[in-house]
Amino acid sequence: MELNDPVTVLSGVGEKKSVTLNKLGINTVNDLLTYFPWRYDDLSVKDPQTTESGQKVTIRGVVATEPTVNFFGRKKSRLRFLLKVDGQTYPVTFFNQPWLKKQLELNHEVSVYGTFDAARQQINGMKLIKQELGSSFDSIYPATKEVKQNTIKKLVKTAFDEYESVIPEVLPESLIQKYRLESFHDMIKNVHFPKSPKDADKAFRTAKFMEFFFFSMRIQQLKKMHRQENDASVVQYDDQLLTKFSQKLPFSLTDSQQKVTDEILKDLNSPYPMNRLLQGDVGSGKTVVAAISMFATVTSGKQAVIMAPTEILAEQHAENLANMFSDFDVNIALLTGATSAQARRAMLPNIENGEINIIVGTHALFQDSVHYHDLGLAVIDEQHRFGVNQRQAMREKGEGTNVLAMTATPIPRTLAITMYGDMDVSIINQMPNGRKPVKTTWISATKTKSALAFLKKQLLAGKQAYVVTPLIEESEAVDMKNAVAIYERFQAIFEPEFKVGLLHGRMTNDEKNTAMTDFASNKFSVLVATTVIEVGVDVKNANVMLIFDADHFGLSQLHQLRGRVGRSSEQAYCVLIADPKTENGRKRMEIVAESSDGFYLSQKDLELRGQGDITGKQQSGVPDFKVADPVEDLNILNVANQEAQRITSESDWKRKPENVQLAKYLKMNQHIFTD
Ligand SMILES: Nc1ncnc2c1ncn2[C@@H]1O[C@H](COP(=O)(O)OP(=O)(O)OP(=O)(O)O)[C@@H](O)[C@H]1O
Repeated sequence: MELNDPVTVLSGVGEKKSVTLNKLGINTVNDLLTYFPWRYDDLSVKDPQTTESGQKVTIRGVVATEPTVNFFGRKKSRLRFLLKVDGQTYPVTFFNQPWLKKQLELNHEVSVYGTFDAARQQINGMKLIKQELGSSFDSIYPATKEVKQNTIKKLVKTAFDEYESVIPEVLPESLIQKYRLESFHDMIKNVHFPKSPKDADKAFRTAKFMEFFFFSMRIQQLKKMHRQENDASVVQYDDQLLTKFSQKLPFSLTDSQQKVTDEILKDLNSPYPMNRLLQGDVGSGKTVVAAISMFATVTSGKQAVIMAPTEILAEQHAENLANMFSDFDVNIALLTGATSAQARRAMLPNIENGEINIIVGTHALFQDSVHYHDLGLAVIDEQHRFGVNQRQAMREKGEGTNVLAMTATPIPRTLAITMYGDMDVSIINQMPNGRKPVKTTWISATKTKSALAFLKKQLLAGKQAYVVTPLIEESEAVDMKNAVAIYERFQAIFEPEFKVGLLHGRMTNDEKNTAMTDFASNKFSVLVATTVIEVGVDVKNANVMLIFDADHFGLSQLHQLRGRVGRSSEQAYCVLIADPKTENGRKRMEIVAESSDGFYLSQKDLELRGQGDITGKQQSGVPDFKVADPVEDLNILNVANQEAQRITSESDWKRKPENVQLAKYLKMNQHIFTD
């Protein structure tokens, strides 16, 4: 019996249920035990007289009248009765839980959990608690349609009861003492079954420490591993060919581009494998730096790959690179999930025998069946979309492969040090000459007409425009409808004078590609799209970006979207259409309208992203943690990081008795760092 037993060992978890649990990231008993509640309902009994209005409380009393149920509308109902507490009666209402009537008996005691309305002296019931609970907190977990709250609750309890005795002490005793942390066992117990909010808080402090600490340990281990390797795939590039390539570019590099290129070339030529992060704001010209690095690799007889987060981006890279290398002897292949079996079969041997020099693709690049001849360089575009482990997987495809990770989402320095602590960092801090910042305005939906008039003026001047609609619903079908509705509206307004195209996630790859290339070659003037265009798309003639429901996007994401225009010396415009309902939402719109500084925006994005603001979080460039928050809990992060550095600085740390369990646990849980 071990914590990494699969969840299927628990009674009640069959194949089917395990699949739904896997989707929540729960594969093992350990995953389940570290699946944390996101809030607690206080079920300890309170006196209504001392309860503040609107507070959620448990009130205990006697059922004083026979409960009645009224049905109204479709499937809606209202159940009512009077609850007598210390001689006073309070009306109780439960909506849409008619079955509770059977559980209520006249003159019997019950506890009602709900919101207390002090003005009306009544209770809006949420839960009925029949047994005497005393002081207790009910853990509420993130649940889905497939895995219900009660299922998770029950499974956590079963897992804890059965595995309680084998929960090891994972943290070294010295750390537990120094930071007054709880044992792993107590942390798990108090997080799931706290006796008081204080207990839960304390447990969460330990949980956060552990989460950051494990992450930092992993980073430090990787860093150490890389440093120990001096068997890099040394790229002895051909200087003359490189100069020739640079001369053929339609522009000269900015000083900043030149500087990072030099840093990269130096790394490529050294006996230590490169492990470098290239940061640069949208449109700062990272792609060309990657191209030069890949070309350098090819001139030394080795191969280079570039991995993009989406197929459409991979295709665009393939096309761009093919153009750039058209005068040189370079074979490029595109390998994504959409590559046909036949094309794959034809391509794989040529990748293996080195016939193909540059392979552009998605995750498909590091599948088991793909063997490289001599992989000198792996470029990972939009690094924040990939996890630490994917970076590692790509590296392991070759021997001593050099890794260049690129990101347009700058993260604040304090965070970067920890998050990308295993990498060297190069920054492009200069835009190509003659670029003007995109003029951004924020308007209410009621002013859409004036935005359309402005758009028309630009179209008349021969320009092109993007129109973006967000993913408002979870379901792609609904989002597509949203985009299609706007597409039809724009067709009605602008066609036949200006043609309108459509691009959304539900289209086949070929359709997406055609839409993109047609737009790039100016076959139509307006492209209505969902966020598939978010990263990397490069059409210089497009100078207007119109974003509907802009408040549904995170700041960094809006900045990325806006970065699709203003990619030449022409003035570009971004119009945000939004009517945010919160102060925070309004502030975000103002900030994007005012600033075009990616670093500033990513800092603000982290500060302002609200609970449940998933888009903001995904875009912020910071890996997802389960309980810890790299911004709010930055102090814990720093301490955990220092400790991880200290521990791993000793070469035999794994053999020290106090670290044995830690090393074992880290090995067992490597998977949690893949996102
Ligand atoms: N030094 C330069 N002078 C002029 N134009 C340049 C320069 N470098 C790059 N460009 C052009 O600027 C545009 C943006 O460059 P690129 O696509 O490399 O940016 P990026 O940093 O990868 O942006 P993103 O993060 O949006 O993908 C491209 O059209 C590219 O050809």
